[in-house]
Amino acid sequence: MIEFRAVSKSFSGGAVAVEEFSYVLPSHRTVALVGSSGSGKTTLLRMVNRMLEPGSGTVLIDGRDVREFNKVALRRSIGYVMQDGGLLPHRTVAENISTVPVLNRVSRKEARVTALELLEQVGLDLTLADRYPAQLSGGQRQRVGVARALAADPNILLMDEPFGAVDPIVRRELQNQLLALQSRLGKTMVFVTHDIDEALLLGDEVIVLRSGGRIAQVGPPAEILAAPADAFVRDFIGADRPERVLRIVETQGRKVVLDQAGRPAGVLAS
Ligand SMILES: Nc1ncnc2c1ncn2[C@@H]1O[C@H](COP(=O)(O)OP(=O)(O)OP(=O)(O)O)[C@@H](O)[C@H]1O
Repeated sequence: MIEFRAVSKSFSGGAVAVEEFSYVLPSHRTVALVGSSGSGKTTLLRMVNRMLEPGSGTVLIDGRDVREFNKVALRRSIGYVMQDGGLLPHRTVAENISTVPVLNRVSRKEARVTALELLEQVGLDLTLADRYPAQLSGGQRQRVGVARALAADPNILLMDEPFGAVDPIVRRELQNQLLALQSRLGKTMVFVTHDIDEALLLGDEVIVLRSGGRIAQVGPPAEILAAPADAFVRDFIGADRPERVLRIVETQGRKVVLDQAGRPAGVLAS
């Protein structure tokens, strides 16, 4: 469980990036933080693993203030995937995936075995293990980024626009694979995106942010789609857009959620 308690953060010379953000993110679930550019998503994410410290307020993991943890140990214990994959260019794929385990004193041999297993889990061919990041496609790099984040078997996975830089078809593949992976692994995942469809697809809960990290609405995807809190959310989700990942139809007095292929994904509680 990750808890934000009245967290604020300003940067010198800038506006307030996050203002009094409070929310409890449940364990073993995916929470998607969605908002337009500059709404404070990355700032919130980075306060979880102490890449940034709040100006005021507290971030807690399982009830413990993150400031009580050793910063380096905390960062290593949390998986983090960045938009560009964040791979080290002069290390091979297997070495990149093994980085944190080796820092944690796992033997190189053992770390390589785990790296190969992870390559398989993220759907990559094992022959890629000894390539360098520049020899991979964008989508492959992102998969390696996910494998690397999983290498130390973290409970928490922070994902910052991980699929932002790949084309829509590959992006969809990566999203589906992440869904499959998450249904097996059940990590506590925070997924940052500015793409509402991605947030609705991946999030068990979606937090729609206005600027300053202020919460416009929070809830399961179907609820946000069915009842946008206000004009801002309505506009953000493109409520009137015909083609979207999830949509709602009324049938026999019930509100049924359909996925993109028109298959029922659930019924809304009335
Ligand atoms: N290191 C920094 N120094 C100064 N201002 C910053 C810094 N980092 C972020 N900001 C500002 O804080 C605000 C929130 O930024 P943040 O990166 O958290 O937003 P975001 O929602 O993740 O945006 P994006 O989708 O563009 O990544 C923005 O106004 C940004 O310019």
